[in-house]
Amino acid sequence: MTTHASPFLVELDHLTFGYGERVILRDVSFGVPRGKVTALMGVSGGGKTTVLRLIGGQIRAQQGQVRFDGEDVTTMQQTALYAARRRMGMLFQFGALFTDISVFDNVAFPLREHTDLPEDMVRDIVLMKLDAVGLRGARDLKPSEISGGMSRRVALARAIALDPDLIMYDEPFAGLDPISLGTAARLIRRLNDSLGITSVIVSHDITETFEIADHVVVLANGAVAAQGSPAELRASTDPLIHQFVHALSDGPVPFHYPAPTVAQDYDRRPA
Ligand SMILES: Nc1ncnc2c1ncn2[C@@H]1O[C@H](COP(=O)(O)OP(=O)(O)OP(=O)(O)O)[C@@H](O)[C@H]1O
Repeated sequence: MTTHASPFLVELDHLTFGYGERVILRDVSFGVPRGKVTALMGVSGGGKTTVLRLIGGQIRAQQGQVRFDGEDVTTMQQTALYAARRRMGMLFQFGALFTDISVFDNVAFPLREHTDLPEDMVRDIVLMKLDAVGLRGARDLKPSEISGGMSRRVALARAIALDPDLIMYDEPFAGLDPISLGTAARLIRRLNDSLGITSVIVSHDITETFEIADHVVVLANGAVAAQGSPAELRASTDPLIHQFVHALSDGPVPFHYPAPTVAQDYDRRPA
């Protein structure tokens, strides 16, 4: 692995991206510190998932750079991009498992697909990864025989099968009950630290996310509205950040879609 002086594993550098004419991110710059958990937050449609797809090289920025371990993903050729992607684990909200094969075979899948490791070594790795998510004992079950929270953990074991340097989670807590949610959050933190990886989480769940994140980046209106530790953001006096962190329904981001005043709408009787 190349070593770079940068303390950031991922760096967005003056990045501008739009879907067609519609600009989603405008001149955005921030770094994802190595070995830490970084949360990407902000209002719906703010471009968080888009950032993950730019880091993974699924889409390319019109301007600026996205550097992964010092290399610009934006200009990578196919081979380099695939090599970079193998160092990234991605876990999407409903990280679908293959339903007709066992939990074990689901986790073994990337190892069999991308390496030439002998089967006994595949077995050791799969059991180790399943153990890390607490599901070694569930290896012979089919996805239909386990709960939604457990499926999420199997998908996580699969995402770490190839020992990535970076793992990206898109809405890892969506649809989980409070207990599973707490378990998932602590698991993300524990895996980050025990495997020495770097994690990026896209989440709307402020309480759980602030509990496990080292660094938070808030995106709004196509730009970085604020970034810092959870404590720094909680103490922010910026009205938008205050509204966001304290989950207030009204503030700079209005609850109401622009409309005439109520008086104007209801009091239109002729005098
Ligand atoms: N493939 C696409 N083509 C065109 N527009 C898209 C595409 N994907 C996303 N968008 C638009 O880009 C904007 C940003 O989307 P993105 O999914 O990155 O937001 P987000 O912050 O992750 O939102 P959420 O929190 O609701 O998941 C949205 O307005 C969305 O409608």
